[in-house]
Amino acid sequence: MGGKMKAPLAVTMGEPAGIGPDLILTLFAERHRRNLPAFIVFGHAGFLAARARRLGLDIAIVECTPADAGSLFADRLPVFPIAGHVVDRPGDADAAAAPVVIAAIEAAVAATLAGACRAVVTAPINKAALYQAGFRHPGHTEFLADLTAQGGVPKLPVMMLAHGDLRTVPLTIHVPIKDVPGLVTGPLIVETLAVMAEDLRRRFGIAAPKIAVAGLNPHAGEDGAIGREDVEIIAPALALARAGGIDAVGPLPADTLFYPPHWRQFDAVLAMYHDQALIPIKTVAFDAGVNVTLGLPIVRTSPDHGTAFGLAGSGKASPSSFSAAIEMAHTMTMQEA
Ligand SMILES: NC(=O)C1=CN([C@@H]2O[C@H](COP(=O)(O)OP(=O)(O)OC[C@H]3O[C@@H](n4cnc5c(N)ncnc54)[C@H](O)[C@@H]3O)[C@@H](O)[C@H]2O)C=CC1
Ligand SMILES: NCC(=O)COP(=O)(O)O
Repeated sequence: MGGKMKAPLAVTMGEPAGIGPDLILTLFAERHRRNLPAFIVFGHAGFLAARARRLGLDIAIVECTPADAGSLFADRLPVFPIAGHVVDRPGDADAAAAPVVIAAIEAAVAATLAGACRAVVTAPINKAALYQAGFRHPGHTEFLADLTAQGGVPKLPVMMLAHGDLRTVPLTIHVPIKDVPGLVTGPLIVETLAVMAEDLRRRFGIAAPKIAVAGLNPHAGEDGAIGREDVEIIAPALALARAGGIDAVGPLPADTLFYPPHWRQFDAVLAMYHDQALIPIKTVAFDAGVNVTLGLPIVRTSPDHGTAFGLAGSGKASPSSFSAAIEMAHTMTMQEA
């Protein structure tokens, strides 16, 4: 393994009132059985120790830098300490912890950009609590694009949900459904397809990615009879993308696209809005789906679920999706090495 491949993965603590910390601690406890690569948690060490005690997990925590994490990981949970006010109150979000949650993401990204860590794996955040602390991004996806902007200009961040060969991308992400038709534009479709094609090649080892594009309206607009966007915006954008060498097919009716014999013909699906892309993955693989951000200079993955306040501190949350996110970050960095 080269120098960078020996670096640990950077795992962010996420919302302290949610299940993210529980799953990080559980996965550390199960790291040998699951054969997980070394990781370092960016977060509040005292809080993580308190949550481990609550869960009945006997975990020794060591504060350290990424450089020492790899050798310590065999015996202790490496934590890059982020100072601040964080209390162990499962299910009860406290806006006072938001600066620590945000600083943990910033520090993990900085360490990864500097090559001290290999990739970032984020635990879920509670966006409402962060907004009270001045966070101005819809989610990690857009925040990470800003943090990694080179020359001050962020690239287009693209959210992808993945499970096995099923990969779906929402063209529009966290926006009200009433705004979606106005945001479905030719330039956004062409740029999103370009980011998808490049990352599928570079980070997933798919030499010639074939991408299905869903229509916006029922039956992809039925030749314009049920909405004009499919014929007037999506179809011309796909023609442009194909002229640029991208193998994009569509617009295809979204309701039948996720019938397995259909989606299996493609390496990924570009959907027009959040639920069109996320429902298929969460329906077939809620327990194992992974959220990946494409278009960044670094690899970032996360579990496909949220903070699940009702399960925090109970030990009942499934660590499978978080484990899959760690494994996928590892595989993606090996792929591009
Ligand atoms: N990457 C991120 O930071 C994400 C953050 N969120 C945030 O999470 C919060 C809650 O969102 P919801 O829509 O309620 O989704 P959720 O994923 O937190 O919960 C949905 C349902 O799934 C269950 N669930 C979730 N994870 C589970 C696990 N690991 N094991 C067993 N059951 C599990 C929950 O108990 C609940 O019944 C919101 O504030 C949202 O913004 C949501 C998705 C991703
Ligand atoms: N619904 C997916 C989600 O909320 C994840 O968003 P992000 O924090 O990864 O941008």
